[in-house]
Amino acid sequence: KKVQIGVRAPWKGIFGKAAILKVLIVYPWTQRHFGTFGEFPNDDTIIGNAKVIAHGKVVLRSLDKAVKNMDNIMGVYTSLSRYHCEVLRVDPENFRLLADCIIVSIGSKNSSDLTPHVQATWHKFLSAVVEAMGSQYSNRA
Ligand code: HEM
Repeated sequence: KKVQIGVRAPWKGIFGKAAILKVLIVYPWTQRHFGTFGEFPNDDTIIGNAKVIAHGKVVLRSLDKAVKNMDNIMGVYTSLSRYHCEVLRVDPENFRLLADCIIVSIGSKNSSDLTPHVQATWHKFLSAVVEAMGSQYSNRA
């Protein structure tokens, strides 16, 4: 059976927000990358940070490009991989953590939506995105 993945527009904000908040709260060492967004003395300051939430949406919107270019996911993320590596200096392991948080967020909206088959499809797709996001790290001089 074919599984079609994608996230409807209103859910992009909701899943994006949920996923980025999970990453920053469950894996607090990721907060250091968002230092320019404000101080995070406690979880409420993360949850209330509009820039953090906006970034969650940016990530999910970026996944659209990958869905529309399934045969060239590497190409879609070449420059973003370089940007996260050379400018942002984000550890590529964090891409996998974010991918997991996206899946958890989808499953917590309605657990019956996330059948093993659907989860497997999301996992396969996001693994390709994670790999592409990490692709430029090994090319660092
Ligand atoms: C699937 C994984 C990810 C994707 C597709 C993604 C995508 C993006 C995109 C599209 C931008 C905006 C780039 C621009 O303005 O031109 C961005 C910025 C950024 N990303 Fe990611 N990202 C991912 C994971 C992460 C992770 C795990 C972190 C940190 C733990 C992170 C930290 C940042 C930061 C700090 C910025 C700059 C935000 C700003 O200054 O506005 N990203 N990302």
